[in-house]
Amino acid sequence: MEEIRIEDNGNIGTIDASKIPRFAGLGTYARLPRIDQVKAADIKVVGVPFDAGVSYRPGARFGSTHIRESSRLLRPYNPALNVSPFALAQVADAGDMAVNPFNINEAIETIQQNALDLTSDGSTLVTLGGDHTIALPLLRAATERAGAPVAMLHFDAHLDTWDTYFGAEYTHGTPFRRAVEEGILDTEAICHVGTRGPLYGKKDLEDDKRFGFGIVTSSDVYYQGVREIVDKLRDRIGNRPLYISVDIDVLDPAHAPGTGTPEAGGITSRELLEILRGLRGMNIVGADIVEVAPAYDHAEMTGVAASHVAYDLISLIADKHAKDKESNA
Ligand SMILES: N=C(N)NCCCC(=O)O
Ligand SMILES: [Zn+2]
Ligand SMILES: [Zn+2]
Repeated sequence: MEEIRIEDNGNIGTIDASKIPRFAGLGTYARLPRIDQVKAADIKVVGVPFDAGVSYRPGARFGSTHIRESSRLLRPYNPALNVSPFALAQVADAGDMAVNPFNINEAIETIQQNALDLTSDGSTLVTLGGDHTIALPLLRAATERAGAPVAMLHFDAHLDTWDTYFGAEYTHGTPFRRAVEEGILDTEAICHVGTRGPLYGKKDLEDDKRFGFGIVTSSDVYYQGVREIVDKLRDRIGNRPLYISVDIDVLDPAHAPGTGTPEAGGITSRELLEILRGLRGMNIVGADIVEVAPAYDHAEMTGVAASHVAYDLISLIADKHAKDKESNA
């Protein structure tokens, strides 16, 4: 079947939903072109179907496919930011990384190498997980490309700065402790957002603080509101190269039931999207959306939330890309 696509500003966009029903055909993210269908891409969406690092419910290996399937209804214009992301930048779907499901260390190496290969042309990655283990190799690659440790905003119910599980160092609860130990984060500018739920002990918070993390809890979002929080985050991070990691369990299970370690009392998808939109103009060098586990999802609720998070992140990156291009011209 021929793919009839929207082309805008010289960029190849989504399949035209007024010509080909959005529920027809093979699914890429937002029905964007595959990487081999474009000459070059400014932003690449890539899947990492890996969940060998989980401590509770498995299934995030199916997350990338589920987010793509849940992204068929996305449209080309983002009114919240007044941008048409797929016209401002060439966005393409780079498919999934082929990652060893039986060997975590090898998987981490593969993800890091694939992320470096995909960004060798200067493009920016938006990665669909997978469990949170994958953030470590993605951060390593982002730091290597940025040429310096990156700032990070980490949206999550959990700190993910624990040390080990059953003696294992590389798990979905430990990526950011490893990242600090490896010196790949700019510890002047790292913050968790949406944190909540029971911990193993007070020491978890003491360790986390010692590593340099700021914390905006889920309750802070409720009591302080989105605007105040956005101001604080922007102040803390400024124009540093910024990596954004979104664990979908940052959302309340009412908004995102399809995840492996759900915690009550989370933020809403509206709050998450509004905080992200508040980051407009910041120097985002990479992003991931992880921990979508479709087996526990209903009616694509979690998939839709994740696909919209990716859409707003792509909108921010595309907007910045277009402005940088304009000011360099
Ligand atoms: N990264 C996510 N989603 N969860 C970490 C939970 C670690 C634990 O079982 O304590
Ligand atoms: Zn989490
Ligand atoms: Zn996490």
